Amino acid sequence: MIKILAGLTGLATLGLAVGTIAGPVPVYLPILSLAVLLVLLVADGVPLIKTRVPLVMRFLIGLFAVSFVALALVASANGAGLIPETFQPFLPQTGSSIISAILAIAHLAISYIPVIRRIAEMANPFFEAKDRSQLEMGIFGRWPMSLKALGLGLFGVIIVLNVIQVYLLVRFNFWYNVFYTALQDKNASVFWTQLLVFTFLATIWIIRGMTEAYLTGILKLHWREWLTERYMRQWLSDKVHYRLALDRKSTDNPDQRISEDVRDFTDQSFDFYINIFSTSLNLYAFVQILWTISAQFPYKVGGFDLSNVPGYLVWVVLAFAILVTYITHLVGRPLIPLQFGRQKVEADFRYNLVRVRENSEQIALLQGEEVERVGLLERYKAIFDNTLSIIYRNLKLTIVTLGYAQINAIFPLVLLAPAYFATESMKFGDLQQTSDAFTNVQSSVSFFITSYATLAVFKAIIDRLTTFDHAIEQADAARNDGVEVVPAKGVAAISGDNVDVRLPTGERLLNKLAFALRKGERTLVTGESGAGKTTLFRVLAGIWPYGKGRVTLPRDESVMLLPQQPYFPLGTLAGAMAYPLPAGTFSTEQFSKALEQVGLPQWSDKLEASENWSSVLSGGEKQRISVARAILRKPAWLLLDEATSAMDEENEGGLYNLLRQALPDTTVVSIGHRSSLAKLHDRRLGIVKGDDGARLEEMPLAALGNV
Ligand SMILES: Nc1ncnc2c1ncn2[C@@H]1O[C@H](COP(=O)(O)OP(=O)(O)OP(=O)(O)O)[C@@H](O)[C@H]1O
Repeated sequence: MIKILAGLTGLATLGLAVGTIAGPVPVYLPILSLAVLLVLLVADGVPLIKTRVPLVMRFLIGLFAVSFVALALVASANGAGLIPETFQPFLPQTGSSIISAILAIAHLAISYIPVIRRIAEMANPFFEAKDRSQLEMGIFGRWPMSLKALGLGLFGVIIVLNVIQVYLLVRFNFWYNVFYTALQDKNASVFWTQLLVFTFLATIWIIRGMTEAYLTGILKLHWREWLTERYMRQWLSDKVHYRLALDRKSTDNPDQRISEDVRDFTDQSFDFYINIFSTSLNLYAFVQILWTISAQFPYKVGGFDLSNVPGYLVWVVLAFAILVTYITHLVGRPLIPLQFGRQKVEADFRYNLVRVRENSEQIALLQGEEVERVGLLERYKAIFDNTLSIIYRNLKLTIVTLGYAQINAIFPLVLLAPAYFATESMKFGDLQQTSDAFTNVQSSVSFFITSYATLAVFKAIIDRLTTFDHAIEQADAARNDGVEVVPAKGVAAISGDNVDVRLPTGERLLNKLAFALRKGERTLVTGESGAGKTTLFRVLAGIWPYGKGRVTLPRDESVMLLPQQPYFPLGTLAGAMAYPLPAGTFSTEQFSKALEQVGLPQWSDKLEASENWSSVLSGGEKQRISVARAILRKPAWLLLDEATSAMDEENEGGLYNLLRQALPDTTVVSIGHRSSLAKLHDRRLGIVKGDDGARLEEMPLAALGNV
């Protein structure tokens, strides 16, 4: 696309050059056209600068290139006298084509600023996404289109709406002049006509504002949805979330990154760009107006006429704006670290409240409420201190901003008063118009000076997302780390060879294990606390990323692991029993029968009830339901990691017998400590701690004491 644009710009350059030689086209137009052509080529990646500018920036550069070519052609046609008198009032200002070219060049330049490039790169995948989507247009229905078309389309329209906004501001500025001069001259007819003009401009202003607010909201909504979905997919695929959690150094709070950071990124990066864009345009337009006004009115200081200095008002306003903004910055600067600190203390407080909620039973049993209350108050104290500092700082800032607002209301008038009183031709409207232009330039300049602070806050969000991206990449790349787990044809055992297991710290936990868990043979794994039994099961399940060696599994045979503390998702009991399969996989009869088999027939009535089952069910009930899951799933291999520890020996024996009857083809491998387990197994493997990691040894079942 950009190549076609470059071709068209090349043609336009030639045409403009011919026009210049022939006379009617000013010489700067073909020069600017050539510059725009070069910008397009560089953005697209010419041989010397191979990297292409990110799509979002290319799109904007393309947009400005198109507007430059169109405006330059119109200006040239006008120069050649081809545009009739009737259309003259509608022609864009002479400077419009220059500003388009400057914007194209400026966008190429800023796309090499690291933070801007990073934002654009992060935005890129969304604006390149081919996924189908629908643009929600209220009463105009839903329009199906690709995400790329939706993103770029809305972005383009919002840019145009911002150009219209600046255009309207300029129109209002001229309107001030005519309106106030009519008041001064007591010219009623102009006054009433100008009121009509005002109504017209104000109506467009409101419609434009509404449209922009709506389209911006929709664009951000789709962008956030897409980014959230992408992060969730990456986080939950290939057990990335588990490896991230194991490697705590790399990234904290993935939940916060996927929810708040993504929201802030999509929200703020868009606003940030649009603000910079419209402020630059605003600055350009009003500097032009002030420049023109400066030349119109003599301003004598002593014997010297200031209007001899080109654009003297522009220099005054720039000096004034820089001074005021600098003072604001000095007073307001400490707010930045305070706002940063605020995020942290608020998050700490919230996290501690959630911990109390999640552990409320333990806290109630241990009567720990007082300690918790004191701890929470301490956390809150940090919020209190931080907020107090913010209040004091804001107080100082308010003195500056309110004082400045008051000064600003009259400063331009005071500044211009001597010229106004001394110059007959200067009207009240001129004064109003100048004052308005003054305020516009001033606020644009201060926006640029203060936006570095926004950039600092914004950079923190980008950093958090970037480190998250890297952590996800690393965790994804580590997918094949650790012991290799290989499904093999024609084997009848889960066997390990030279299996070396390590902790995340690199320390060796299990040393060169060699074992075979034979099909149909009930094996009990024992070992003292912390010896590495659970970790051995993690290795067999293929999720432990630290270590090396090889485990072979019979191909096409499912392995299911029941932990000591089963996980229950929020939702119905049927959903929890079928997890991770959909509840509809099994019939109500199957669920009820499984519940009856594990000794919980009374829960059959509650199959469709939605509860937080983790806190509703007792420890023993949870373990029974976990066994019911296995009965429903009928795995070829069932690894029980102290999965019946909450039951007494008799009930535990009952469940083992049930498993034997209900799942006759399933091979059970258990971890356990109790001596009563001996009679429920055929063989025992003991993990014995050593100096350089533990070893796995064959042990007699009869010798099983309470390990
Ligand atoms: N994510 C982890 N990070 C650091 N160390 C870990 C991690 N997971 C386990 N460990 C350590 O590995 C060792 C073995 O843990 P594992 O849970 O496998 O022991 P276990 O034999 O099952 O113990 P228990 O009988 O008490 O359940 C322990 O010292 C534990 O602290």
